[in-house]
Amino acid sequence: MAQALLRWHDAHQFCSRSGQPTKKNMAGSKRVCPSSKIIYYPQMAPVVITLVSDGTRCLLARQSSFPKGMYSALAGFCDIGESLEEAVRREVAEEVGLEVERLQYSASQHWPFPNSSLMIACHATVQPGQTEIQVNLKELEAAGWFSHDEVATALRKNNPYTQQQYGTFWLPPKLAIAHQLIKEWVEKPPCSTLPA
Ligand SMILES: NC(=O)c1ccc[n+]([C@@H]2O[C@H](COP(=O)([O-])OP(=O)(O)OC[C@H]3O[C@@H](n4cnc5c(N)ncnc54)[C@H](O)[C@@H]3O)[C@@H](O)[C@H]2O)c1
Repeated sequence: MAQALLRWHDAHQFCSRSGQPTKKNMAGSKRVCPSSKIIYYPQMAPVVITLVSDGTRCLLARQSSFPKGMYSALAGFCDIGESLEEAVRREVAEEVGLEVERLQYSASQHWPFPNSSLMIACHATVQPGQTEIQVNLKELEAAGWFSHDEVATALRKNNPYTQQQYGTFWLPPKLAIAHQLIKEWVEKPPCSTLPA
C-alpha cells in the first residue's frame, strides 16, 4: 500500500494541464499544481475478477505471462461508464465466449501490482448446456473447465515451487483474491445469486 502510494507520487510529478511541477501535501494524500490549482488524488483502477461455474465445474485460465502451470479466475479492467455487472458479462464473453447467467459479489482487495487496482471478486454461473468455450488467444494462453475434485486437490497441494518444477496445474497464492474466490467455490459453491 505504501509502495503503491509512493509509485503514484513518482508518476504524478507534473500537472497535465500546465506542465508545471506539482506539490505533495504534508499527509501525502494528494498533489496540487500551484499554477493551475488542479488537485490530483491517488487513483485505483477497478478490475473485475470472476470465477465462472457451470454448477459442477469451474473455469480457470492462464495468460502466457503467468508462471508455468498457474491457472486463475478471469480478470479484466472495467471500462469507463460500465457497471460491475456489465464489466463481468463483457470480460467473460470477450475472454471465453460464454454468457453469464447469474452473478454474486464475493469480496474486494487492493492490488498494488503493477499499479493500484481495486479487485472486485465475483462468482458467476452459466446455463448448463451452454458451456462450450472459445478461448480468446489474444488475451489468454489457455482456459478450461476443472472439476471440484481437481480444484480441491490443487488447493490442498498448492506449492508453486514444486508444481512449477513438475509443470503440474496450480493456483494463485493465498494473498491473491483469486485464491480466496477459488477456495470459496470449493468449500461452498454459491447458492444465493443476483441477476446479472
Ligand atoms: N489479486 C488477484 O488475485 C489478481 C488476479 C488476476 C489479476 N490481477 C490483477 O488485475 C489486473 C488486471 O488483470 P488482467 O489480467 O486484465 O491484466 P493485464 O495486465 O493483462 O491487462 C490487460 C490489458 O488491460 C489494459 N490496461 C492496463 N491498465 C489498464 C487500466 N488501468 N485501465 C484499463 N485498461 C488497462 C492493457 O491494455 C493491458 O494489456 C492486473 O493488474 C493484475 O495484476 C490480480
